[in-house]
Parts: sequence; C-alpha cells; structure tokens
Amino acid sequence: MVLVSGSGTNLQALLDAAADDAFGAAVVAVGADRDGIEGLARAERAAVPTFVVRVGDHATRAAWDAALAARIAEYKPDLVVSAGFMKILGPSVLDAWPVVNTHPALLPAFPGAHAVHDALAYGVRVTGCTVHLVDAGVDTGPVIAQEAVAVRDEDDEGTLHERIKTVERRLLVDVVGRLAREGWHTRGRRVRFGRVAQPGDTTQEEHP
Ligand SMILES: Nc1nc2c(c(=O)[nH]1)N[C@@H](CN(C=O)c1ccc(C(=O)N[C@@H](CCC(=O)O)C(=O)O)cc1)CN2
Ligand SMILES: NCC(=O)N[C@@H]1O[C@H](COP(=O)([O-])[O-])[C@@H](O)[C@H]1O
Repeated sequence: MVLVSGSGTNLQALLDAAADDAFGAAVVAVGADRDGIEGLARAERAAVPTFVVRVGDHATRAAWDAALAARIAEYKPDLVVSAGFMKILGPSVLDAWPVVNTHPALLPAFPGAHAVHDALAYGVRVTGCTVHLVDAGVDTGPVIAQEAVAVRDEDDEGTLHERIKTVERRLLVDVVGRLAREGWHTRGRRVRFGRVAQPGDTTQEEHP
C-alpha cells in the first residue's frame, strides 16, 4: 500500500521494482488525499487499485484518519509506504499498520512539508534523504536508511529536489524490498533488517 499526494515518481520506482517477483513485494493499492494527481494516474496505468480520501470531506481530522484507515484496510496490506504523502497520519492508521516514509532531508534536520526549501534557506552544504518508520510525531520516527546529497552553488529548490529524488527512489526501493524479504526489528530507535531479534527487541509483528 502506497500513499501519495503528488507526481508519484517514488511510487513509480516501487511499481517498476515490484514487476520483478524477486523484489518480494507488490503494490496492492495506491491511496491519495486529493484527486487528479499524477501519482494516481501512474497507479491506474499499472492497473493498481486507487482511492482518494479528502480531508475536506470529513468533519474532523480524526474522522479523516479513520476513513483513510478503513480504505487501507480493504486491501489488507502488510506495510504502508508514504511516498510524497503530504498529510500527517493519525492513530487510526499508525496503530493498525507499520508505516514507512521517505523524506527529502537528513532527519532530524529539516522536518516537515518544506524540507528542501528549508535546507537551501539555511545554507547547508550537504543534505539528502531519509527513509524512516512513521510515528505520531512529524518526521520523528526511527531512521531506517539515509543518504547524503551535496548542495551545489547553482542549486535552486527544483534542481536540488530532483537530485535528492534520484537518490531517494533508489533508497526507498532498497528499503521496502529488504523489509519485505528479510523482515525487520527495532532496538530502541535503531531499526535492523532481519527477523532474528534479541530479548528486549521489538519484532515487526509487535509493531502496529
Ligand atoms: N504521523 C505522521 N504522519 C506523516 C509523517 C510523519 O512523520 N508522521 N510524514 C509525512 C510526510 N512528511 C514528511 O516527510 C510530511 C508531510 C506533510 C506535513 C504537513 O505539515 N502536512 C500538513 C498539511 C500540508 C499540506 O496539506 O500541504 C498537515 O498534515 O496538516 C509534514 C510532514 C506523512 N505523514
Ligand atoms: N515531507 C514530505 C515530503 O516532502 N516528501 C517528498 O515529496 C516528494 C514526492 O515526490 P514524488 O511524488 O515524485 O514521489 C519526495 O521527494 C518526498 O521525499
């Protein structure tokens, strides 16, 4: 299950990877918080079921979260991937499934909806992308993988974000494939691939 809000190039990378059975995972559905986005069109071209749950169609954010969870539940996913999904998920979703998110910065630096803009404005020389487990906070969940991307003098938000996306599409595919094939467990804030856990670890089955 992949959640999108925009162009969906990370989704496309997952769709392309899932075409090979050796990847170990399939995209069972694509959900969005808005209509008319390229991410939904990418799913439709791949004959993957889609759905839209708009915040504005619900009286409260909690009601939206519950409605989103109900749609996700129809597809019985093992994992939910937030790939450019621009809404904060609530407990109805987070308490039901493990959620992985890709973020265009090296968390904990530059959390939120405008990470690339904020990194440029700050003047960092290195930024990058982070794939992390999602928790109730905003980009505060345990980090699974990160990769650095150098900032060039001539960069604007668009050029830097495109260069970050090139890295994050590869990172996201690698992480999602390994989670599916190898399983995972956590020790405090540290996420490790593999199902073998030691006393005190939290296995993936114990996660939502
Ligand atoms: N509970 C969580 N939900 C989500 C997380 C998360 O870390 N915890 N990550 C986001 C993706 N994301 C950053 O990677 C992110 C996206 C959007 C926002 C945000 O402030 N959204 C606003 C609305 C913005 C808009 O509609 O343009 C909001 O939800 O009110 C912060 C971080 C996926 N979900
Ligand atoms: N804070 C969330 C956030 O900024 N997410 C970012 O949105 C882009 C979506 O690209 P895509 O739609 O082409 O996959 C990605 O770079 C992702 O990291």
